[in-house]
Amino acid sequence: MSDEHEIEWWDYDDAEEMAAAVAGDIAFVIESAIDARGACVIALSGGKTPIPIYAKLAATKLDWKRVTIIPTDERIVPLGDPLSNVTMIAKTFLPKGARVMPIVSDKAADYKAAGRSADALMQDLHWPLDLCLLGVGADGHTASIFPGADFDEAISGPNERRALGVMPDPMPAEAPVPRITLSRAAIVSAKALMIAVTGDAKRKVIEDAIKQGPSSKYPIGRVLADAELPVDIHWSE
Ligand SMILES: O=C1O[C@H](COP(=O)(O)O)[C@@H](O)[C@H](O)[C@H]1O
Repeated sequence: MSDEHEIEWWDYDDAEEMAAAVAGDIAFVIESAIDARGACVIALSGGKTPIPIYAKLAATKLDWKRVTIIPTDERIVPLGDPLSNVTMIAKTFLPKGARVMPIVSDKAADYKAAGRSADALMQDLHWPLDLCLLGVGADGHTASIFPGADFDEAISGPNERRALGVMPDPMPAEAPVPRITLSRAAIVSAKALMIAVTGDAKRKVIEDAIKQGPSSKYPIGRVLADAELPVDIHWSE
């Protein structure tokens, strides 16, 4: 998406207000997908920012048994580890009856094999995703698309490659481990694409990334540059 007006910013006074709005939007997508085909598949971001959103969403009355949730990306750590994105998501949505899919295989020999195994898992899902909610790091990464040896594959790999292993370089300080991420192609094919972020620093990174367009130095800029549908960016202090 080179055209800035297809990106809409939604500003809120605080994270609680943002959480209620984003949870409402996600619930609408879930209900619409269930009405249309009896099921829904969504990808939810990990990290800390979306935790209040998920609390509000889980409190919404929906036919959760028809909902499959995958993480947009995962840190390669055992299930239950404090860094595990799917563990955070599962804590909130498993009790509601949703199907929450871990994407890291404990049998994979290395991060690349873990990525291939996650990609194979993805084949069993209904595509495109009904919704992908992205987060953005202060360094401009989104999902787990980071600078490093795997960047080109994540951004420009074949459209059929939905997930892959990534070794960030440099390693992010808050979770310095190899990752699995949805590819750019899998993300931008989603029927609804949303971003939820907090703080001035991340806002500036995203604004710069949008200005830079397809040659952005930021992973989020590269993803947004390829989005075909309008993207909603939800932001609060
Ligand atoms: O490492 C990750 O970081 C981003 C941003 O996380 P936040 O804690 O700054 O909100 C997140 O979207 C991604 O899923 C996660 O693996």
